[in-house]
Amino acid sequence: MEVTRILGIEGTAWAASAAVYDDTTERLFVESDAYQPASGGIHPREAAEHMRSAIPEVIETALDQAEGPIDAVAFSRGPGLGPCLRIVGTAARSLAGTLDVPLVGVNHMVAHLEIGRHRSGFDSPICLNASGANAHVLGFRNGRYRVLGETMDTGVGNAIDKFTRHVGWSHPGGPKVEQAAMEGSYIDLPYVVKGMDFSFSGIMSAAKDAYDEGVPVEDVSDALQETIFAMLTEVAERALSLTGRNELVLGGGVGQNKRLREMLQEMADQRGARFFAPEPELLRDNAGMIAVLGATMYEAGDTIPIADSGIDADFRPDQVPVTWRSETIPERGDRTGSLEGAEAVVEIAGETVRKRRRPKSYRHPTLDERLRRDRTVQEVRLTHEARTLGVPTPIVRDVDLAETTITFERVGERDLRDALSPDRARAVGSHLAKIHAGGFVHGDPTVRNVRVREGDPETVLIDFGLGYYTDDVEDYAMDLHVFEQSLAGTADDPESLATAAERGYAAVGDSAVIDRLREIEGRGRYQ
Ligand SMILES: C[C@@H](O)[C@H](NC(=O)OP(=O)(O)OC[C@H]1O[C@@H](n2cnc3c(N)ncnc32)[C@H](O)[C@@H]1O)C(=O)O
Ligand SMILES: [Fe+2]
Repeated sequence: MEVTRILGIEGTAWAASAAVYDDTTERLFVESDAYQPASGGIHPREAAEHMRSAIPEVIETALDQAEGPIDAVAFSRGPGLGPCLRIVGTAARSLAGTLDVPLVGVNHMVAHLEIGRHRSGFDSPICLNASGANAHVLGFRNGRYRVLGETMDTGVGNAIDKFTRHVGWSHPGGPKVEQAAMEGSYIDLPYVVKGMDFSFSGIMSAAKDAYDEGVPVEDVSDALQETIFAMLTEVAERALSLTGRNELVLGGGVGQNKRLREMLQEMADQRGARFFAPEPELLRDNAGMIAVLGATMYEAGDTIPIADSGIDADFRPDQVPVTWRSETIPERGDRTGSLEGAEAVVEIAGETVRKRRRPKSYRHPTLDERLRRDRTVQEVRLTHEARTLGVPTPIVRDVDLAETTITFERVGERDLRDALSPDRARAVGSHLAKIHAGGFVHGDPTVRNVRVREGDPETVLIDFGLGYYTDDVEDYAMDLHVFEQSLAGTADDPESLATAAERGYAAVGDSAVIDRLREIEGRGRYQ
């Protein structure tokens, strides 16, 4: 049997690491040397100095362990710190030249997720990457890892590390927060999930303020974990629900946190999904994941000529053509699935519909109650307010806040998904323009969240639970974008329907929103 033995090199930020993976025996040897800043966070130039001195040594140790010749050299091309990436890139190129073997350029984020897929044997999992400089949820579709949701500001580890720098703890802060949280009790901090995306900036400044005001650091640590990890778990659950998948893997350094793994496991158990997290050595930055993915890519013929092997500090996972996976996942269309499974249970009884937000046991009970209550209140308020703005919505018959249950008038005979037409798409465009003019967004206006009925007006918007007040053009454009994405996932001629929706929008709304929509579409993740 043919043996493939790959040398992997990692050095995007703090870990100078080299590994040898033998894919016949599945033996993996990893040697790492961590950079520890003397004070503060990671200094790019200091980190690069560390790479310069440590990379040759870890490579040598790894090569000493290789039982036989190396077939290819794989290295992290990005994302990461430019000065570090350049040193590792140079080392990889010169080694490939010396050994006279091909070079494999690996995306560090894809490596963080593929190692979980490799170790679990899962076929097509959703992946939550929780690392220092990143935080996103990905799913494979049509030859790429698509970003289903991601942070709107900093990476999750960096957010936590910023807090620990503020309180004077040494880098990295994640493990210290985990330790301190064991002695703490929960306090409320801002929880920000917008659709599938999330943000950490508000929670970080609130955490620093709480500490400055004398809240014990243990309590702030506990609250940080409970809040941030609940956000990640919620988005992971939503991704499972939307794509109809039932496997989840975790990647990245923050994945070493036990509380995060516990929440994800509990969420997965409750929906009958499978969850896998690799061992800590393979979660944090390491060359093992580079070597393992490098071997897979090498076998798929995915090597790069030296001349094209430049580094890319902003290399996004969805830029990578996935050459090593051929299976086609049944097209379900993102964002067209119901959120019922993720957020609430809906029962139809005669002419009324009862929607109940059930407790999520993975969340701290105080946070869980707050979220279910706030969203119930918000849904009632925005459903009503949209109607006063002239947008058809169901009448709210009853609200039971203790049970976080809303009883609505039953509206429409069908989902828009099953009754698409340009006129109806146009009507939805104008509905969205009207609510935006009223200062809020729907938050999840998919073809499943529009009901179609006989009569005039024909289209009724439902499910405002993810809506929020905002005056940001970006948020308005995202609303329209979510609608168009859901058209793309369900219609045979999505372009003409999207054009109709935009005409409907432009007739009532602000043309700056349409301009921003074009800009959003031009950004990588949405292609
Ligand atoms: C681009 C690349 O350089 C970057 N890698 C990276 O950030 O290293 P990684 O090993 O994946 O994650 C490090 C982060 O992981 C956090 N961390 C480590 N142990 C932790 C724990 N027990 N709880 C919470 N966070 C933890 C650290 O505080 C640090 O912020 C990335 O993947 O984003
Ligand atoms: Fe990483």
